[in-house]
Amino acid sequence: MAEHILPNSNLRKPNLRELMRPFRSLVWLGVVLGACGALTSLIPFIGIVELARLFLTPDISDIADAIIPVVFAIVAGLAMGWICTVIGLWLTHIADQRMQAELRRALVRKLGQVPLGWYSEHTSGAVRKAVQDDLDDLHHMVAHHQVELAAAFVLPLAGLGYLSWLDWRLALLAVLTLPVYLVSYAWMMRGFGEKMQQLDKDFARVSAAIVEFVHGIAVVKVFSQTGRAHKNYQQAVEDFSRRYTGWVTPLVRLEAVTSLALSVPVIMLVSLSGGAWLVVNTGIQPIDVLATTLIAVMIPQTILTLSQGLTAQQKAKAAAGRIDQLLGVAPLAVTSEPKEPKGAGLLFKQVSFAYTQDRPVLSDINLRCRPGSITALVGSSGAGKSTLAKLVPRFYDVTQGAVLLGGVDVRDIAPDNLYRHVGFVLQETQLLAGTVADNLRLGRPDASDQDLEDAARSACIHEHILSFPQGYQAVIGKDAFFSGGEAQRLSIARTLLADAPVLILDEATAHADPESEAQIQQALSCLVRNRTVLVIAHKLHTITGVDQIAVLDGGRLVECGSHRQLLAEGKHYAELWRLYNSAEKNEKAMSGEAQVTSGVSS
Ligand SMILES: Nc1ncnc2c1ncn2[C@@H]1O[C@H](COP(=O)(O)OP(=O)(O)OP(=O)(O)O)[C@@H](O)[C@H]1O
Repeated sequence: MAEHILPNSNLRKPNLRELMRPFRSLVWLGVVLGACGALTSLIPFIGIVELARLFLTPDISDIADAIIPVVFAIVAGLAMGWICTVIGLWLTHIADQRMQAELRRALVRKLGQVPLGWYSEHTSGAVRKAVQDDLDDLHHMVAHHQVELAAAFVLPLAGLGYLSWLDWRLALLAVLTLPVYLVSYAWMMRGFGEKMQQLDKDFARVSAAIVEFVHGIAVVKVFSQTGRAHKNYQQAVEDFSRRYTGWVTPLVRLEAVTSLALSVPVIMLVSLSGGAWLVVNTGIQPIDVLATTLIAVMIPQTILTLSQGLTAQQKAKAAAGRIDQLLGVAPLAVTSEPKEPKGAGLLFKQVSFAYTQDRPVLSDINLRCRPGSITALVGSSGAGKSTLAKLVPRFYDVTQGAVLLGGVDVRDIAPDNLYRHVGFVLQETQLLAGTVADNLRLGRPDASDQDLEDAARSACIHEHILSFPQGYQAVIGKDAFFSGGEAQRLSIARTLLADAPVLILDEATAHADPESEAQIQQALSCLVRNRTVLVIAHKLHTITGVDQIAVLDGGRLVECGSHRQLLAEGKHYAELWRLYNSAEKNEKAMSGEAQVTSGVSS
């Protein structure tokens, strides 16, 4: 790779922690206010104890004068506690919203920068999950968890501090049932993270089974396999619910025991009976036992709030991991000194490539495609044809060697410029939501209506477009419908308009019937004129006239020449040709047989 290739500008690999940094002070302020709120909410409890103390004091001359400041302190404590908590949560929610907006921008930026090959490996569902669902899951982590955590520590600690100030034995009494809860809780939480991950995976299987069912519904019905598809879904649901039940049942039992340990009557019973013993045996004031009981009842509430948020917090952590992973995907490297290709010739120079380090897919490929020539890539399935073609528009970058376009390494051409030079027509045609005209103009937004019509005529799709009442303004999927072959011709018209000098064709007629294939071939013959074309071919009869045929086998270029030359050599290509023709013959014989059978039956 050239020295000056840089990761895309402003593309330091951001991570979640780094993106959260600007909002951290806001979160901290929220946490401090949350802690203050928790601290001040202790005041009413202390006030109630002091009120009780006043009522029980026999020699107060004016009780009203004495209780007014205490009542005032209780009300002020309540109000302050509420205000601090609300403002604290308001700040963390603001931080969350700002961070989400920033993260969304960063993720969308990242999606625009990852190599195109990344999209071949990730489903749209996975991308949507990262950009939408995972961001939603982060909400608890930023907006709630830390405030709740602060309150769960501050309030019990302050309460215990107050009780210790009264008498250390009271503090001990207040937390007497807590160890039961903590030990059971620690037991419940063993392996919680892994179990959640497993449940996540099981749930993903349920989702995949639904998607498979919906996507394949036509095939499933045609083959009367609705029952089987239902069975897959049911199996996934049953596995999920079995695992969930197995995990959750002991937890529910344990939770019942622990909730009992923290329930108000049990805590009051322990505090009051322990308190009574202390009053009798140590001389502690009965009123201080009231303080213990109030604080002891209050402590579990904060802990329960925290534990109830634990699942949300675990989900948020998993989501944060996935977001971090997406943010960490290496962007397509771009050059700081872009060069302009000179011409439309292609050269693969000692090209090697591997998707994973341990398994080379292409090895030392040397292939020249002269400007304006057509090169067909042939070879058995898995030989590496698509991978080699994808190196030209940089779906992936070579591991070794270089791909040169117009004498310039494709990595030295600015990506936008590269896409202007290299067009591709893939087997799976993608039509976007919008009008026919919008779809055609994708490659050239300023194309005139006449340009659109010329391209559509050349691609043999003009007549079909005119069959819609709205013509070129028909909305695809609403007013306009295209069969596979028609969509293929529309995408050829779109590529014609884009007018890229180099074309990658991934067997555009692979799934077409003979009539449609003839029309696509006609459209293609227009498209390939005066362009450098690299075509991945499976139907060998369509490429007998091309300038050169490159034969790949096991990731190596084993032969290159014209159809005649390669047949004369009698090696790999000759064998492929023989196999192809006998397969074609068999297919024809079978379809002939089918026609005869249908003739007889009618
Ligand atoms: N995204 C990927 N990650 C890992 N391996 C891959 C990936 N895409 C393809 N491969 C592997 O690389 C090898 C070459 O695949 P490629 O699709 O280039 O072959 P092909 O000759 O085009 O095959 P076909 O004619 O069946 O389309 C295969 O072994 C394939 O399993």
